[in-house]
Amino acid sequence: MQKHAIIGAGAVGSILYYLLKDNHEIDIDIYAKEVRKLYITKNDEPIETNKKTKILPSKTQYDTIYICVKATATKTLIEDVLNMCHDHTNIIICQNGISQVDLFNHPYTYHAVVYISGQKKNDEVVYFQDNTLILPDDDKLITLKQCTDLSQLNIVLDENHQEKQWFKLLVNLGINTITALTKNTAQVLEQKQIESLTEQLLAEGYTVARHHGIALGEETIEDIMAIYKTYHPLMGTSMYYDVCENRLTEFEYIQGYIHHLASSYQLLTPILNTVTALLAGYQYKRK
Ligand SMILES: NC(=O)C1=CN([C@@H]2O[C@H](COP(=O)(O)OP(=O)(O)OC[C@H]3O[C@@H](n4cnc5c(N)ncnc54)[C@H](OP(=O)(O)O)[C@@H]3O)[C@@H](O)[C@H]2O)C=CC1
Ligand SMILES: CC(C)(CO)C(=O)C(=O)O
Repeated sequence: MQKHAIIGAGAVGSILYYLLKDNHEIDIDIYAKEVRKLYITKNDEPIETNKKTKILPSKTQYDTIYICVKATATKTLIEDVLNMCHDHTNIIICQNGISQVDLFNHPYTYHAVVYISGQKKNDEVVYFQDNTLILPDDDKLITLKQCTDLSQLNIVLDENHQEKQWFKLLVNLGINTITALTKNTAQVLEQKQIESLTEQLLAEGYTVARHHGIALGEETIEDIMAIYKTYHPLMGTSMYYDVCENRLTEFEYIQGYIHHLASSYQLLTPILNTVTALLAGYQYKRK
């Protein structure tokens, strides 16, 4: 029996629990800021979990720990997470944006490229779509993959993990920026002006990636625009939910990071500069 911990019972953490829960080879604890019951819905139907969250700190040690808090909250958890590790624990950081693996002084720490879509509103999580985590093709992760293959969670071990990470960074650069700044859901791409703006923003992000030595294929922008077409028109993004709830966003880990690289390579990225400034302005002096 494997022991897994999910830290953060928000959208991704709760959905991860739901995807793993039917595998009886895994014993799962899920940690939130307070003790409460998980409440998840999919297609307007409630999913009965009967699962109660736990709170940190914990003295239990786990074989796998999934970190599902926002990138902005990672630093506050490092000590608690390391205290829950044994020598062979896998720490899987399930976040968007630049990898925070280096924050953890633990050899088996990995950044997962997350293809799961959901929203936490009050204490309810709505599960929209997708069930995949992409991890590096590392022998250490084979047991985890085999064990999760018996569940609804799809773990892919990919030898081009860095490219996959950048591809997802660009996915988020496009749709998270546009939905957050328009305060509209994926349907906003139906508007031609917005579609064209998104393509131009992606083109700038693609240029930055290429300058940074990331071998993304020539069809990247087309492929990303095709992914957006699979989104339900009323689906938002994690950044859209953040601005709708007046919360701080993860822009420093997504747009801010790409913008920083663009500046360091002295690239002309007018749209990226504008959206990054607007997102920085959104949270200026906001708590
Ligand atoms: N939502 C989505 O569709 C997707 C999100 N992602 C990425 O996944 C990551 C998680 O996002 P998401 O699930 O949307 O975020 P949420 O805000 O829905 O969930 C984060 C959860 O972490 C909890 N949390 C924060 N600090 C602690 C702590 N110290 N102890 C326990 N729990 C804590 C928060 O509690 P509280 O609610 O009380 O603040 C919240 O429930 C982000 O990097 C995001 O970009 C990636 C793909 C899709
Ligand atoms: C765009 C999406 C839903 C892709 O999984 C995402 O990563 C997010 O909401 O931040």
